[in-house]
Amino acid sequence: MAFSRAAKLTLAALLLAFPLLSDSFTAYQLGLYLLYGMVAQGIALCWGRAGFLPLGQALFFGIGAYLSGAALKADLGWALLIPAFAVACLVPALLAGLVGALVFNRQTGSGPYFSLITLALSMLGFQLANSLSGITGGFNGMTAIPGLPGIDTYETLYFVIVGVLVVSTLVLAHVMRAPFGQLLIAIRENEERLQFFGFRTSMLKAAAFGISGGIAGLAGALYAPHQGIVTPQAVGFVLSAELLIWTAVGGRFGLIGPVAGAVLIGFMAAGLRDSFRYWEVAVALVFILVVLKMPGGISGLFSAALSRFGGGSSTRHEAPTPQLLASKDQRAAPDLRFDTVGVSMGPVRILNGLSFSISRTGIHCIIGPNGAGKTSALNVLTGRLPLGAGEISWRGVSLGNTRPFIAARNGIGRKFQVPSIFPELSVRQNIEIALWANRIGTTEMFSMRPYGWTTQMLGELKIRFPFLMQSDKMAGSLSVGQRQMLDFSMTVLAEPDLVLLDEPCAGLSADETRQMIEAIAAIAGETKATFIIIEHDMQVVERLSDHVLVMHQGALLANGTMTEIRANADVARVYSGGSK
Ligand SMILES: Nc1ncnc2c1ncn2[C@@H]1O[C@H](COP(=O)(O)OP(=O)(O)OP(=O)(O)O)[C@@H](O)[C@H]1O
Repeated sequence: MAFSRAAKLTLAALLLAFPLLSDSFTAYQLGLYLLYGMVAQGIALCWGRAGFLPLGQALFFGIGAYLSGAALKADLGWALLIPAFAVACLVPALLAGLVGALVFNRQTGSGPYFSLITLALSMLGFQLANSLSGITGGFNGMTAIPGLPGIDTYETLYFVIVGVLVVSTLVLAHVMRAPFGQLLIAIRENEERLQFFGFRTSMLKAAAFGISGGIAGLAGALYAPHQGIVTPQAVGFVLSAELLIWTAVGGRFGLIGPVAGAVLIGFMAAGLRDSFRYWEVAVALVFILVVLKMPGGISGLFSAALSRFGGGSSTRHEAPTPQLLASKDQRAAPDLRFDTVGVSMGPVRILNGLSFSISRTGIHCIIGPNGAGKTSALNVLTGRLPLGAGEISWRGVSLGNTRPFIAARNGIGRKFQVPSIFPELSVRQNIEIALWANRIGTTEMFSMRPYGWTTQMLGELKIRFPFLMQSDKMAGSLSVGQRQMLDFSMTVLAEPDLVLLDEPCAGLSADETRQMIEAIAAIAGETKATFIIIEHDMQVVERLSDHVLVMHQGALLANGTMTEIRANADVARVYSGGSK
């Protein structure tokens, strides 16, 4: 959620002045809710920003709490306590990052698989905390944890918590504003498209989860001296579920909302607990109401601009050259080979011994009747369909059973039949992501500089497709034709060496089709990339193709120039409804 700078400073000032405006016990309570709010901010990074739901976040909070509790009980003094706190933050961060990497690498989607594993881990953590009584104190918990040296738990610890919250909020705000945060939204919006730009999305999600685990560990590290006791409940499912509720109610799309949710429900529960027997029912009802009626939570009510953030560097500079898995010489020589490729889905044979090779740049059109296997050929080339038999190689590299991000890193770019963009991001943000493809490094993902990247081709595309200059327009509000053009522009802006376009003129008006044909011809001429275009419209094929491949029933029927194809009797028979 977009709060103004003045509103944020006022909030920080109010938090600091709170003990003066209230009594020290209420400030002490608020300190606890702020710690929970920190954990909820991490959940918002994963859930609201990247779209995957961690169900067991208390695990990382509890680990941080136990580690810091043990360090405090060992009476280490500040010199050793600070590294111990760093460990209490790093261990949960690494554990979360590792879990994320393992789970997301196996299962690309962000669905229930990941959520259920995090839930199971939290339950496992609860069992371990109960049974490892020699370390954790078991069911009774780790007790008699002293406060931070020289800091009074009821008077001054509150200010430490506010300071840590402000710093962690600033760090998270930077992470969200930086390209990394924009890529997380892109994952939420269209993860597969991002992979076709060469991003290993499983690692981006694992990194986000790692950051959220570290923040939870840090909050846990302060929870131990704040409470003086850490019980298995601190790692358990009940707290994990409460953290989710606070995040949802406060607002999962920003950083202030989750803290507000934790504080509001925390005080509400504290007030109702003694006077109203069914207070948990009240909290559950609020949660249901928010989920059904206010997806942006309470903070979402104050601003509709949930996804407007960051970016927009005013100084433009040339984007670096894409870093592909190929040498300069290899990049200059296209060499695509399909050798008796077979793909089946159950009893359905989709590709049936497809063989062809392309070793010249230029525009190669694939034509064929519906269901011939044209899209499937591109799918198996880019790792979207599993290779059943045969061999596929690109510049000598075997691409059998590849993954989309690896195909992209090998210089293969793809535009889908149905335009595939990031609808909740603006036109500018969509273009930025395409410009980052194969160019942005890990450290650059956390700097603002890549927002200023531009290329000569972008300038040309803006002249050809003027709507690209409406940079703040949401991509989801573009017409079908404009989406096709945006998708095409994004594909070529990544500067792949092999450009795969699946029916780029589908859904375009006659005028738009002309614009698209001219753009493809111009870009193909300038970039020296190899274009493979699937097309049904013979006028488009006639205008663009240097070479035509005809597919029928999952195999190659013919190939040659358009004139040769027109004269081919087999092709004529297939197109007139017969079979070869
Ligand atoms: N994942 C899949 N599972 C099952 N069948 C599939 C799958 N993908 C494609 N097919 C089937 O394989 C055949 C070829 O489909 P494909 O989309 O490649 O054809 P196409 O030549 O691109 O057709 P069109 O021109 O209509 O887009 C179709 O019968 C399709 O239903």
